[in-house]
Amino acid sequence: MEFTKYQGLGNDFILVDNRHNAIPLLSSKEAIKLCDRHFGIGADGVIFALPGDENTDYTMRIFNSDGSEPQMCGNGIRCLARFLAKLEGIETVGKSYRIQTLAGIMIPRLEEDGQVKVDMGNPFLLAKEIPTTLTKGEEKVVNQFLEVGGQSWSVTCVSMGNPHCITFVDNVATIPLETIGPMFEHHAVFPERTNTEFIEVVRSDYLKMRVWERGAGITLACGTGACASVVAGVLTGNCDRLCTVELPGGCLTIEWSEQDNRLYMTGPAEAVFTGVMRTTPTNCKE
Ligand SMILES: N[C@@H](CCC[C@H](N)C(=O)O)C(=O)O
Repeated sequence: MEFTKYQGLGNDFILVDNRHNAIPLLSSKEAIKLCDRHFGIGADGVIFALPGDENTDYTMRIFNSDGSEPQMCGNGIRCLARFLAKLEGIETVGKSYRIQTLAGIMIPRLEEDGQVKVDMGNPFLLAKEIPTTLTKGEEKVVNQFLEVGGQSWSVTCVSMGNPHCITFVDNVATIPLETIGPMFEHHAVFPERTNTEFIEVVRSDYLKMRVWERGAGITLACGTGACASVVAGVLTGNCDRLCTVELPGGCLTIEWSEQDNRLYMTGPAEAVFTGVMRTTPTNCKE
C-alpha cells in the first residue's frame, strides 16, 4: 500500500489514500506499528482520506500513535488538504475542502504563501462537553485548581472536538513534560483522557506553548491545542483573539473570531516522502 508522509510543524503523519472505501484500510493495531519510530515508518498518527457525504468533499479519520481514535487533528487536516490537492492534481491557491471529522465539518483552504488556513469551527466550553468532572457539567472550567503530581495547577479546559487542559506558566522550558504530561492525560477528572498544553505569555499577541498529546505524548506541535490555548487565554484575560502561537516545531496564527465564534488556524503542511508499506515477519520462534 502506498502512503505519503507529511508534517505540519514537525507533527508528522502517514497519509493513506482511502477515497474509494468508507472503512480505513488499516486497523488501529497496524497504525501503532507503522507509527513506531524504530520498527515502522515513524509518525505521530495515521490519517485516512475517506469519501465524503452529500455535505462534504471528504471524510478524515485518524489514529494516534497509540492506536486510539481522536475526533480531530489541526496539523493533520492541513496535511490532508495538501495530500488531497496533490491526489486530485489541483494545487491551486484558494482551493478549499469541506471535510467531515468526528468533531464536525472543517474547511481547510490553500493560501497564496503556501500555508493552509483552516476554519476549525466553534470551541466547546462546558465541563460536560470537554468532558471533565472538575466542575458541574453545565459550568465552564476557567482557572480551576487541579492537583497533579503533588502540585496545584490553575487549569482552563476547552474542547475543539477533542479535549484540552491548559495551564499558564511563567516559563514553559522548565515544565517536566515527560513526567507531568501522562499524569494530566490519565487524571481521573478526564474520563476520555486529555491533551495538555503549557503556555507562556510572551505578549498578549504571542504565546509559547509546549504540549503533551493524548495518545501520542510529546509532539512538536498541536493545532487543536493551539486553538484551545488561545480560547483559554482570552477567557482568562491572558491574550488577544488574534495570536501567534510558537511551538517547538514553529509558529501558527490563531484567530478566535468575535463575529462568528469560530477558530481560524493558519500554518504550514509539507510532504516529506512517499513510500510503500510492507509487513515484516518476526524471526523469533519459540
Ligand atoms: N496533533 C493534533 C491532535 C491529535 C489528536 C490528539 N492527540 C487527541 O487525541 O485528541 C493537532 O494538531 O490538533
